[in-house]
Amino acid sequence: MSSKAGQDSVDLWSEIAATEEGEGNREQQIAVIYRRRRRTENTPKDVDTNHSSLNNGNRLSLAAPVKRVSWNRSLSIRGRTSIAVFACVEYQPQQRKPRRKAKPPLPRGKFVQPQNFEQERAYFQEVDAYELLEESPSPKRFGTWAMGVQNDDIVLPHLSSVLNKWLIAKKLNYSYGPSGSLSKILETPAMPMEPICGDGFDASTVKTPEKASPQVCSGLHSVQDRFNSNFMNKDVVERQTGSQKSNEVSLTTGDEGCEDIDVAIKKLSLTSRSASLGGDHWDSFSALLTVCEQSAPSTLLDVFSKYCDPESIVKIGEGTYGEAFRAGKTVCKIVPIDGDLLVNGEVQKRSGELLEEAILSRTLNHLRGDGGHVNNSCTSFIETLDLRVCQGPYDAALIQAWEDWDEKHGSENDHPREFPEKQCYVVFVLEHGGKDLESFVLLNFDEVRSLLVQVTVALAVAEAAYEFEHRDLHWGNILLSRKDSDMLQFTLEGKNMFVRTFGLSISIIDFTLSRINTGEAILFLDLSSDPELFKGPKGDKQSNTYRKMKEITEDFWEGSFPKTNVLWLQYLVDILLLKKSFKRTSKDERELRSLKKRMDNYGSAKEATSDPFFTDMFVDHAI
Ligand SMILES: Nc1ncnc2c1ncn2[C@@H]1O[C@H](COP(=O)(O)OP(=O)(O)OP(=O)(O)O)[C@@H](O)[C@H]1O
Repeated sequence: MSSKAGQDSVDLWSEIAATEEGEGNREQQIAVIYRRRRRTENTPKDVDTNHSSLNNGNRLSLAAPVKRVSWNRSLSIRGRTSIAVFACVEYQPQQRKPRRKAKPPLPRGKFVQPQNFEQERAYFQEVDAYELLEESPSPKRFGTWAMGVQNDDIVLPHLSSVLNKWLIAKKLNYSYGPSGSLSKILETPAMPMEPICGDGFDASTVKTPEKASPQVCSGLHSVQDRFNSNFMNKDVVERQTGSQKSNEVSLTTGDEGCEDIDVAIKKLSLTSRSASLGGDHWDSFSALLTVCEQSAPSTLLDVFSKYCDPESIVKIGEGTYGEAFRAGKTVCKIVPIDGDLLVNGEVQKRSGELLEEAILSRTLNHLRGDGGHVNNSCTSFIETLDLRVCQGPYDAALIQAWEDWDEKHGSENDHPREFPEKQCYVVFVLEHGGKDLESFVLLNFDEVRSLLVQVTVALAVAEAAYEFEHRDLHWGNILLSRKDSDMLQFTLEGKNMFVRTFGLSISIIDFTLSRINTGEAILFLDLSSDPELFKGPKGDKQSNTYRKMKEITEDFWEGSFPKTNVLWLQYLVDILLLKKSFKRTSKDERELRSLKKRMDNYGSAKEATSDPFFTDMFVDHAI
């Protein structure tokens, strides 16, 4: 889930005092914690009041007051926008109205203790009196993004499709350098790619607006580049002349007779028809299909059958937008898209938003270094194994798995039988990352150190590769599992680092709020459109972290502010001290508090990797 501020209101000091329990016992306890998080404090009337000013009453399902309707549900949802790396591309963020007013977060379960504020206050007096540091780059200066390419003639229509932006950026940047990552992402079996500039993306090839310098890359004229170039020429000319009349594929590719490319052009040419079709759903949906390497949606059953016997499907988690199911060794997260039906009281995500999430997830896959040597690599970001667009009802096996979960845990989500026949979804096929930090039982301080070093170095690697900022790294978005290996390798700016795992392995999930610079586009969520995010309860660590991010970024969410990663690391230290129980001494606690204080001085996760707290966690080479 993208945000679970409510969890912080659970008093887990009692948990800290509790005796260590075995995993099995703990699971029982977790089952209780995860029980239906129904609102008891807000009546339907509360909900009504909270939404009365929003003029979109039809968006709220008051008929289902037991469903999750909370402050934290609005956090991650709307307004994902991307910005092409080029100053000449007119940036038109989606306008959206805040749909919610700030509400107190929900506790995780009904069996929570009242919060012990005295203990928390004492703690915060000691460690939480820090001022936010100003980030050095002036965030309001768009100039820092400029590539030096100006072309005032090009004015984008309303585009939610990052693909369009990317294609325009690509066209304008045609001779400026490597464009491997998104080209690779868009590589489909129908569009075989010639290598453009070697493997993925690393620190030396990232084209940040400030850092970029013209580099001519040999082999640039790949099939896809030619195709994109032709497509863009046509598209831009059409828009400039107002002659956007083509309902037929009329591009000349120079590869007459190449059926594959024609097929691909047909798919992508849908984007140039969007204006005449009067909406951006059409183009972003077809772009999403392209990114998912499909020409038409599949069925859910088709996708699941690829990974397991449908009878073996088990639901393992749920979020506001996603239902997560275990399918064989993978986790399939189903996210309904583009429909009019409110799902769990929320407007469904649009394909344009999913398109960007898809690109972001696939970009992070490149950190895994599978394609060969890269300067920055790690395996700590959950691997997206596949992405599929689906259409149609939930299959009986999925319904059964959903109902089993509901019976055991009490789902807060709407029953999937409510979906209409033609409902569309995106299925994220993910590596199984384990249990989230909230429910995982950490045994001792070594495991805590390992968790911290892995998260810190992973963020540092992604910062270096893509100016990545997670921006929502709460304890629900860090998954943990136990593995046999003692060491884990990271490569940061070409330097191999081996960290001690103490048998623990982490995976970072949920990139909804994340910001990334793929080299061709900057993908981010414009949180300035979501003021509710910053109105969470005072003293709540997660809410405070959003507020601190806002101060750091000055609401310029496009900008690169790696300090936000440090803020989440500090949050993580707090959570470990306050909310997690593990075997520890007072010296261990002092060390954690000192780490948090020293982090005030770090401007990025990369800087934090040099903290003395981590020194013992690095070893010279793999054993
Ligand atoms: N790769 C994974 N491995 C194991 N469990 C997972 C994985 N992905 C998701 N889950 C489980 O499913 C839950 C919901 O996933 P996630 O938080 O990504 O959903 P979401 O719908 O994107 O959340 P929201 O929309 O509320 O931000 C997670 O809390 C986790 O328990």
